[in-house]
Amino acid sequence: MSDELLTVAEMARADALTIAAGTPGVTLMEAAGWAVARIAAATLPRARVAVLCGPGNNGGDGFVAARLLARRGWPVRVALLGERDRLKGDAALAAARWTGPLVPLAPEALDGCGGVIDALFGAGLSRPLDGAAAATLTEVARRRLPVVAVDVPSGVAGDSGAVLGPAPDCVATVTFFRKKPGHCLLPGRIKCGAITVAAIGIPATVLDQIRPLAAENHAPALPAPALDGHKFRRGHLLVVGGPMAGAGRLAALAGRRIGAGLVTLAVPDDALPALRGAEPGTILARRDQLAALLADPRRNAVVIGPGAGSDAATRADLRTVLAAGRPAVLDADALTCWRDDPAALFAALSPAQVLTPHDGEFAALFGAVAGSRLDRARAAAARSGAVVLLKGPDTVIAAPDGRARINTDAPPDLATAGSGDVLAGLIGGLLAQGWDAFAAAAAGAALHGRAGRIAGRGLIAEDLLTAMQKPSFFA
Ligand SMILES: NC(=O)C1=CN([C@@H]2O[C@H](COP(=O)(O)OP(=O)(O)OC[C@H]3O[C@@H](n4cnc5c(N)ncnc54)[C@H](O)[C@@H]3O)[C@@H](O)[C@H]2O)[C@@H](O)CC1
Ligand SMILES: [K+]
Repeated sequence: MSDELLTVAEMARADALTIAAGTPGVTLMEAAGWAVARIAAATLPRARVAVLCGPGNNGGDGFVAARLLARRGWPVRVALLGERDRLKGDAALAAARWTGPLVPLAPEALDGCGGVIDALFGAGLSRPLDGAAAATLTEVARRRLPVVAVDVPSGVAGDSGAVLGPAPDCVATVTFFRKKPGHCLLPGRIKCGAITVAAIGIPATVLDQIRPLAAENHAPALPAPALDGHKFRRGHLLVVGGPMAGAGRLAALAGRRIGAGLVTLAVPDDALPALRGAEPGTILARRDQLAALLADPRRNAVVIGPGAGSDAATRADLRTVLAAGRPAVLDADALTCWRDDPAALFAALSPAQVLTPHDGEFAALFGAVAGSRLDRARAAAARSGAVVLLKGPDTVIAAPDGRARINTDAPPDLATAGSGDVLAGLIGGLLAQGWDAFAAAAAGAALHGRAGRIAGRGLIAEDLLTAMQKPSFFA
């Protein structure tokens, strides 16, 4: 299954296109409920299950799952928010087929139950939880009952991952056809537990009409170097570092490990002596020679910023890099040095550049941008005209044309000094090998996460470089 993410509106369109092509909505609902029942039977303890049903189609899926579980011999109680005779459409049909116990939604509905199916709200969540829904889910948490969610944990917004009330901490979530951004963005992702994507009979061809712009990020297969390869054909990355020379060193090493044929590290004159002999395979140069270094067209990609100094010199050097027309990664100081005049930076950027801010650097450049991390990264990419990689536990990579990737596999151990320098070097090394900026940024984020997984607990940035030598890194 491919990894496109559908917004709530796009998912509604996928449903509608499938129904218009002849599959009744209730058939989709039966398939959805069947998938939920299967996961619930495999996940929940063999005890009475409370199926909490809401007033829409999410509740309809719950009624189907309740019927199928009961048919398998499970004791099941349905607790409904609202009146049964006010249900409409497919949900009304599903409810009509339920002949077992039905009680009003309330905390007491959980009495005697060992597990919960949460079918209160899915894609139709329109406001924060309150009343009986909030009270019952609060009691679910107090009793520490295991929960399987239908589509999303109720209270998690499908498009943003925002949590609007006491959404349950689920052991499993069963969603349909494709994940939604809220399954990948925090804090929603944490609420979901293990996510299953059930097919339910929506054909993948509907995606040709929907053309989703967002996807979950996965590392691409890295092609093995060509047998007749030559270091001059594998790109030459120029890392523009500064007084904090260690940051530039890490970026340079990451660029080399990911396969750039050559890497030059340019630092101020007085930082050079400390670097001599440190990494003999990195070419060292004086940063005040930047224009001359860029006059060599073989230096085909640049990382600028790690340890560079947030000052006028970095601004001037960045202008030199951009004027030379090189794809570049702008990290750390190369971003913050524009905090007084971000418009001047944006005017000089193109989609061949990658900005890699963390939240603080992002705020310094773009101010307070409303919406989810996905919305914010996209807005920043559109505004700056460059690829934006907004770093965090749910890193988002966005292109100015609206394409976006959400990275879901970054161990928290990556939040450590120097880790961002390695990421910048990874992306720069891919740029040097001719990768397009959006693809390089997305691949860099995924590979950075993979290196973190391989390095394991207690990792420091240097360990990421070692992890990049393991066969599993290039798997
Ligand atoms: N044919 C389809 O469209 C399919 C839909 N499916 C299910 O349908 C769900 C979406 O169904 P709906 O669009 O009916 O939406 P929901 O079932 O998520 O919720 C909509 C209802 O909840 C109410 N509501 C929203 N937020 C509330 C709140 N905070 N407090 C109280 N009431 C609130 C709304 O007024 C509306 O009555 C999906 O999540 C999925 O589970 C699946 O059955 C697959 C097929
Ligand atoms: K739900």
